[in-house]
Amino acid sequence: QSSDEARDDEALDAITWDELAEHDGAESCWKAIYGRVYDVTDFIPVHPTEEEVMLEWCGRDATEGWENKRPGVPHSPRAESRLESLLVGRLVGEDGQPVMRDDAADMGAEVIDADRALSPAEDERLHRAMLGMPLDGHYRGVFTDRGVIQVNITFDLRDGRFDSVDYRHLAYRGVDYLALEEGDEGYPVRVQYEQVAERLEGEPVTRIFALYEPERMVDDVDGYSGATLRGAKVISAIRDGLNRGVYSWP
Ligand code: HEM
Repeated sequence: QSSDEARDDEALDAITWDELAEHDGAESCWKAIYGRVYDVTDFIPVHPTEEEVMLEWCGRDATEGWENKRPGVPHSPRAESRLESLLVGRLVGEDGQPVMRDDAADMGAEVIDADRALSPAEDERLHRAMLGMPLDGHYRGVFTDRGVIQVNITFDLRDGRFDSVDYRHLAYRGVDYLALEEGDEGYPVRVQYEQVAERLEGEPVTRIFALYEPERMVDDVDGYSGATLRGAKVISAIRDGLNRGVYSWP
C-alpha cells in the first residue's frame, strides 16, 4: 500500500472517540494524531523515553504530545514515517463525519508551533542571547584559586545594568573578609571591596573592566591604596556568573 493510498480517507476504518478510548493502556494503546488513529502498542518499548511519556496519551487525541516532545519541538520526519506504518484508521465524530486534522488540533490539543510558543518576553530573551547580550536576571559567580573560593558574588541585571551586587563570600589566605570588623587588620580591604559593589550599582556590565585599574573605582582607605585591590578577581567572579547564565529569573 503506498502512502498516498494510506492517506485516502475512504480506505481507512472509521474509529469513534469511544473506540479510541478503549485502547488507553499498555496492553493496547491507540493514539489520535491529526484525525488519524495509530496503534502504537508495540512501539512503546522502542520509544526513546520512559514508557509513561507514551502511556499518558493512550486512548485519546495525542496531537499535542506529538507536536511537543519538549515545548515547541515536534517529532522528526523520520518519526513521522514510522507513524505511517502504525495507522489503523481515521477518527470520526458522533455524526460519523471525519474529525478533520485541524479540528483534532483544536479539540483539547493546543498545538504549539515553535514561533508561537515564545511569549514576547521570551522572544526578547532569545534575541538578546543570540546577540551575546546578557539577560536580565539573578546571577551567581565565583573566583576560585586551587579549589578554594576567594570571591563568591551575586548580582542582578536589570535592563542590562547591575542591581544589588553582593558578596556571599570574600576570603584570601584563610582570612574571611566579611567577618572582619573595624579596627581589624585587613578591614580597609573589605571596605574597598564593598565600594566596588556599591559603585557597580546601576552601571552597565562593561563597567567591570574599570576594575583592571581599581584605583579608578575605589578610594585609598587607611593607608591601603586602591591600586592594590585585586579587581581581576571580581571581574572573574562576575564573568563566571555571566557564563553560568541566569541563576533565577527576577
Ligand atoms: C504523543 C505522545 C508522545 C510524546 C509525548 C513523545 C515524546 C517524545 C520525546 C520526549 C522524545 C525525545 C526523546 C529523547 O530524545 O530523549 C521522543 C522521541 C521520539 N519519538 Fe516520541 N512521543 C510521543 C509519541 C510518539 C509516537 C506515537 C511515536 C511513533 C512513531 C514516536 C516516535 C518517536 C521517535 C522515532 C523519536 C526519536 C526522535 C525523533 O525522531 O523525533 N513518538 N518522543
